[in-house]
Amino acid sequence: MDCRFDVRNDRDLTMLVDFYELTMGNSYLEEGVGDQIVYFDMYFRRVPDGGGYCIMAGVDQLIDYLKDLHFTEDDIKYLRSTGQFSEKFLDYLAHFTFTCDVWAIPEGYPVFPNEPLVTVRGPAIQAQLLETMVLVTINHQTLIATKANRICRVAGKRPVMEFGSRRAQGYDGAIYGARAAVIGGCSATANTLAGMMFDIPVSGTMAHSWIQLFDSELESFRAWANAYPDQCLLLIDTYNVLKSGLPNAITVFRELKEKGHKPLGIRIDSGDITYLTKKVRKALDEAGFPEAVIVISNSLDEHIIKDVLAEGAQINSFGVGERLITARSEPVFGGVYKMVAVEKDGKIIPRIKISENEEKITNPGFKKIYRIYEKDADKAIADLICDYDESLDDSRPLTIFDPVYTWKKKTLVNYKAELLRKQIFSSGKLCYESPSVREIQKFASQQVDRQWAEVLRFENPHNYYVDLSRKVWDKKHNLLNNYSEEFSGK
Ligand SMILES: Nc1ncnc2c1ncn2[C@@H]1O[C@H](COP(=O)(O)OP(=O)(O)OP(=O)(O)O)[C@@H](O)[C@H]1O
Ligand SMILES: O=P(O)(O)OC[C@H]1O[C@H](OP(=O)(O)OP(=O)(O)O)[C@H](O)[C@@H]1O
Ligand SMILES: O=C(O)c1cccnc1
Repeated sequence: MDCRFDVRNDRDLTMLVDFYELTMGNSYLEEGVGDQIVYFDMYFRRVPDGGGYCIMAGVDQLIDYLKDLHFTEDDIKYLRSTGQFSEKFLDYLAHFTFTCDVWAIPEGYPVFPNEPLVTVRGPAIQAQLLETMVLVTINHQTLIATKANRICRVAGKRPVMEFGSRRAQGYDGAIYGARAAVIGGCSATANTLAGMMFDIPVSGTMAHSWIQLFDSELESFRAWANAYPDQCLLLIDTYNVLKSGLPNAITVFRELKEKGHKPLGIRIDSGDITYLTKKVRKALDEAGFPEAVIVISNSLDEHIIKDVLAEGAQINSFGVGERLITARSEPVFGGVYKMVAVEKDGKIIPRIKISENEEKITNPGFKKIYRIYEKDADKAIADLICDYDESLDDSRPLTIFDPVYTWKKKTLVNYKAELLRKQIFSSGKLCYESPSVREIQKFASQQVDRQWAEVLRFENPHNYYVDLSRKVWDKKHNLLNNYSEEFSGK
């Protein structure tokens, strides 16, 4: 049953564009090139936190935006008031119909630098107009899904709850961050609106204020046990974990047990995690509550979780907030949106952006991506960016090479190749059905399992190969050589 509630299309984000996308649109129209078909690629250059891969997220919100692109009378009135646009352009916007083709890597896939996560093909005015929304949507959710995946990976089988809304960067940071966190592997979110919007599990414990409201901690625990006898999880660090919270929790757990209920456990939100959880585990076990869980929270991230688990901390699950929802260790996901081709007389002409900085040179042309797996192990070896009209025959040997250090090569024999991207819009019409967030989470976990351990490593992961087919490489170098010759005499 799809129980997603449609509370997301209640605002119009059409105007969430950088102003230059409109001024360029105005000028494209004036120059008579507004309808020229162009191609843009969205890609990123570096995995945050020195990681080996990112988790693709945000496609469903991009779809929501693209489905409903239209300019209202107020939008037109406002744009007219800036004095920057011709009436012809304003009229174009007033009658705007989205007609682009869009391809994207489905949410949940591990993705790597320099491969086009999204490609837009369409009239120059339209394709240009999408730059900001493609970037803000995919950059944000991919960043948070990636961070969540790091955190969940160190937590292993222990569930991680997303607790970050209060410290997120604004409402959307909280809502879509919660969605991305679940895609990355969080078991639940404390964000109730996100739960309602995306049909993702919501959960929570209690705040210190619950305990403070009562005259004694014991009284507050009893009241909670009364309200939630079968889900009684008590926060035990308001006054003193070992001398007050823990003994009071055990008293209340015994009372619950006598009444035939099974207490859930405790949460600790301060103090030395390793020391306290060992003591608490021992006391709960000795009191006859070996199944009572220990939940830990308080400025956690993958590094702290890894350290305390290595020290033998006794933890069943984690609540992780600020460092996850803000991707605090590296809060910028540097995805970019670059023009890669134009169409003239039905032919696709590659375009390139050149830079002294090699990593800033774009990969020209309209392309497709194959993910290549070692057949027996079912593990990914490389992504191969091919020209749109190439197809890989994975029954034949394939030599792939590093696009910069071209002498580094590999000849693959026992491999299989899968196309990575799906078309999500065809001539402006939606042609893709997004999976549910729960399905995406499961898919992400399966796809991460198809990566070699070297790529998953936290420190110095293996640099996953994102190579260019010979045809794409030749196209790129022909363009580079042409420009180099053009500039050599200057
Ligand atoms: N991008 C690539 N595509 C195909 N084969 C590659 C690529 N990079 C390296 N190789 C080949 O993989 C093998 C391992 O290469 P190498 O030992 O240089 O490590 P590496 O993968 O380049 O990474 P690093 O140098 O960071 O350890 C070599 O046979 C090399 O030629
Ligand atoms: O630390 P985070 O990873 O963001 O996890 C969420 C935090 O939010 C709550 O704290 P609260 O807002 O009550 O403030 P506190 O720091 O005083 O506990 C909760 O008790 C956690 O400590
Ligand atoms: O449910 C909780 O325990 C919770 C939720 C958000 C932030 N801190 C704690």
